[in-house]
Amino acid sequence: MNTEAAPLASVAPTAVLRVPVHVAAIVWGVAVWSWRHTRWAAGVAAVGFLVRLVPGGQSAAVGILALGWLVPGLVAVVWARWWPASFERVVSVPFARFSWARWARRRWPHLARECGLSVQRDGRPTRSALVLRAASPRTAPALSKVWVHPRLCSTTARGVTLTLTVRARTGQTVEDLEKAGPALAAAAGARSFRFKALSPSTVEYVLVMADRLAATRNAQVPRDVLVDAVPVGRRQDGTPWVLPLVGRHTLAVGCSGSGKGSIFWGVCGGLAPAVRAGMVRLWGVDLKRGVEVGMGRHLFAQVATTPAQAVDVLTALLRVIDERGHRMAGHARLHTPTPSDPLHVLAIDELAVLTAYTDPDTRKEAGRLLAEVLTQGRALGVVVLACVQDPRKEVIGLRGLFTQTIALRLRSADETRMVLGDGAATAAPAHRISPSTPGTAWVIEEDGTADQVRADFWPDQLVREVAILHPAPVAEDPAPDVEVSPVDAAKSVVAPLIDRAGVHPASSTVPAGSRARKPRAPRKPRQPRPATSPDGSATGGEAA
Ligand SMILES: Nc1ncnc2c1ncn2[C@@H]1O[C@H](COP(=O)(O)OP(=O)(O)OP(=O)(O)O)[C@@H](O)[C@H]1O
Repeated sequence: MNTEAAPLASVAPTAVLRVPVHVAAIVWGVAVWSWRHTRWAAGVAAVGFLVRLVPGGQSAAVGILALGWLVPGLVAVVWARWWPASFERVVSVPFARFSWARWARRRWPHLARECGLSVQRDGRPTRSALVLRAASPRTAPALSKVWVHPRLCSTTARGVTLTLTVRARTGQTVEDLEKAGPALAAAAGARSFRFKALSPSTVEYVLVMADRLAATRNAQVPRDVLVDAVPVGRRQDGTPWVLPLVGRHTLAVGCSGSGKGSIFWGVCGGLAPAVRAGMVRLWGVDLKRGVEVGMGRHLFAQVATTPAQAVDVLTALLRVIDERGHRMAGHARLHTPTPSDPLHVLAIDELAVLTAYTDPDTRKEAGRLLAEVLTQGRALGVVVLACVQDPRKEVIGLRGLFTQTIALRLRSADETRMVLGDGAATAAPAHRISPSTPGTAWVIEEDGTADQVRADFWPDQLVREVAILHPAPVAEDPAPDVEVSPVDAAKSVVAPLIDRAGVHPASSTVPAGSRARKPRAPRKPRQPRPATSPDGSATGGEAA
């Protein structure tokens, strides 16, 4: 008795319990699978039943039922439960794509009618109806009505999107088709949609059928030297979201906690290899006491943490613009960044402190300088990234001077209109972004389509690591004396990172923040060397 009890006792009770739980889950999963594929299951059962009626067909019927019903169900349930990612990639998403496209093709007349895209017109009269009408116009039955729909030219399912290309019916405009977008997306059960006019009569509805932005994704340490554009996250169809920088001024607007930090570090961190290579020079204006920029201080050539220092930074940038303007006049119309002549990127966190909440003199001066940088810097290789919470005109009077805008979570449809323009509240509803998905934003593409994106998250540790790995080189043309924020606290945290990465600032480029060197101590006069006697004992110098 005891010999049998020993092995049982050594098995953990939870492991014993888990087996029936798994069996129950598989049985339940097969039942649900059969319910979802009723037609398939009923068809296999019917075939099995017919084969069973044939003399001697009993074992064949069991085989049909097992192979056609239970085995596919079991495989699907076990695969989906234990290897969900590969099941989604290989089975569920391709199958879903096929069914989305088939659904749209089959249901188009019904969809178009219910979404207000179709009209009812008199049908073409038959010959008998014409004869009856001619004989007695009063008693002849009314002409039958027919529905006229816009034409569904093609349906394409790719990734998690279903694209419907639609041609307007006679009498319909692109605007009429655009209005039906939200109803169409709702009918398809889409998470969101994009609308694109291909011509005055043909449009594309891109229905995003699954949410690829729900999960948080951490940013990676950037490796490539990128200057023109940096990847900052992903789009709703799962493709990378790449933010163009050269020749653009970017405004990121979102209420508190909407994830502006991810945009800020997405740009500054993404440019880090280019900073180290000298192709980009970062200027930081952090008017929230330097808390944000302090994390990655080494990346920045210069940092301002008060409005007065910000004015100095803007003045220095205007000097760069003046000097470049003179140099480029008659030679080039767009600046090309090089290590000796880098792209200057001014990153401002909480622009409102500078433009609305500081003393009137500084505000006026800062507004004037910033307006000059925004209007003249673009082509001369000086671009601005500004983050702000409040998009009202009295806070950012210079809104119109930014060439691209990112709308993170906003507080109202009015704010969405202020940031993205009229009509954006429907196509790009930034005020409906959930507070549980910080970093999510709406952007308007160059072709006018609205797209939802989510920035990758930059944990503090990653920001520090990237700043240490890619410090800004010491500038040969020192910027004006702007007081730098303290970096000692950050240094103590990042010291282990330097060792781990095997990159020490002293061995490569020196971080801008550690430029101030201690004055050297004066040399002491050399003492005469004591003479040494052949037996090794010191003697007086004179004796030698
Ligand atoms: N891309 C992201 N993915 C997931 N979580 C994020 C992302 N970005 C930010 N968060 C989370 O949201 C919180 C707020 O983010 P963040 O500080 O960037 O907001 P903010 O817009 O700068 O707010 P404030 O203006 O008040 O400083 C962060 O602490 C972080 O936990």
